[in-house]
Amino acid sequence: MDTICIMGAGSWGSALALLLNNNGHKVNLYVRNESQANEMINTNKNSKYLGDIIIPSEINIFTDLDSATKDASVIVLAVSSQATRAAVLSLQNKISSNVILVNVSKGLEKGTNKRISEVVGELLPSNSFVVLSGPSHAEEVAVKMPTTVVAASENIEAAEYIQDVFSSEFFRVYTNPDVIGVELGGALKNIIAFGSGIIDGLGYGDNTKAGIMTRGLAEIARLGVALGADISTFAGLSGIGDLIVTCTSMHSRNRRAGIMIGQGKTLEETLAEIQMVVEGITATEVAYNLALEKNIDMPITAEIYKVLYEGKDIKETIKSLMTRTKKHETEDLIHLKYSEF
Ligand SMILES: NC(=O)C1=CN([C@@H]2O[C@H](COP(=O)(O)OP(=O)(O)OC[C@H]3O[C@@H](n4cnc5c(N)ncnc54)[C@H](O)[C@@H]3O)[C@@H](O)[C@H]2O)C=CC1
Ligand SMILES: O=C(CO)COP(=O)(O)O
Repeated sequence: MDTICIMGAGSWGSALALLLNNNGHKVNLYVRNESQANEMINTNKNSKYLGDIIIPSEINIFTDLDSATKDASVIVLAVSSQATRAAVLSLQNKISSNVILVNVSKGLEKGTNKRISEVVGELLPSNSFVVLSGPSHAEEVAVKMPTTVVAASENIEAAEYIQDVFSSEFFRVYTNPDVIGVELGGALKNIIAFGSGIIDGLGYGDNTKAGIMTRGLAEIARLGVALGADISTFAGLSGIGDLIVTCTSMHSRNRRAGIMIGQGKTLEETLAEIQMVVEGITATEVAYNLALEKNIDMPITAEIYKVLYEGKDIKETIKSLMTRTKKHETEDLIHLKYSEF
């Protein structure tokens, strides 16, 4: 039995607290918001994020980080990607170098264009880092629906340790050494899920959806390989797996945000309605910049960027994508195989 601290009691942090408690670990859930912590202690619910699901009393709720991290061998970073730097900074000089840090957010840092492993490595370079990612909506994990994910680390022993800690009969964890690929699959699929929602909001059909998912994966892989990922990772759980679930599920905040934009709502109205993190909005900006820097063609991301940040009309973006220069379908793959990436 391990003592595990989870930083962040949103949907995902809370669902993972249930999973890890069910696996027999001592779980310390660090909740930043006092009134949310009080609700969890007094009613055994986290209603904003997990509705009526019961949070067992064995899960320790803390608003004090010292108490939450005391004796923890694993710290799970379950805040949004933009909040991760601050969360990791608050751990500096507090934890030993033996503590394994597990990031479960799926995004890229705005401003620096960094992956979360880069942010964490900069601030806590002596701690082992594992990213846990894959098709895993909190709402389904919280009610024990069979779910498969991947734990990636440069330190394979740390990845296997985390595989043991999280695995259960309803949560199957694979390992993978490709941190870059797993992180980018999780972050970039949010852009395509947002686009897939736009397509639904506009009233287009299943053909259109399959098209954006397939060509979306092609551009995710293109940027991923240029940034050092192994292309085969994108055929796995953190690539196509998570792309499928977020592009098709009504649990997905990214897809739901896209639907609202497709139906004509403004970004402000959309975010006010969702009230939870929509990582794809920031990921679009970061990926757009990375693609420009690496000279990688990401047409879907570029069109979503124009909708979000330059006010381009959505219908015009579909037309732009459909009337691009004609291509050979596997041109990208040939390029990836024989290029100098
Ligand atoms: N909800 C889901 O089904 C899944 C979410 N994720 C990823 O996990 C990350 C978090 O997502 P959610 O839990 O859904 O977001 P959320 O919006 O439900 O909750 C994030 C929580 O983090 C808290 N927070 C922010 N900064 C903090 C800090 N410094 N210390 C402690 N708490 C802090 C916020 O108050 C909020 O309660 C995102 O990157 C998301 O993409 C990954 C897999 C599944
Ligand atoms: O990554 C997720 C499920 O695997 C959650 O996606 P959303 O952030 O779009 O809800």
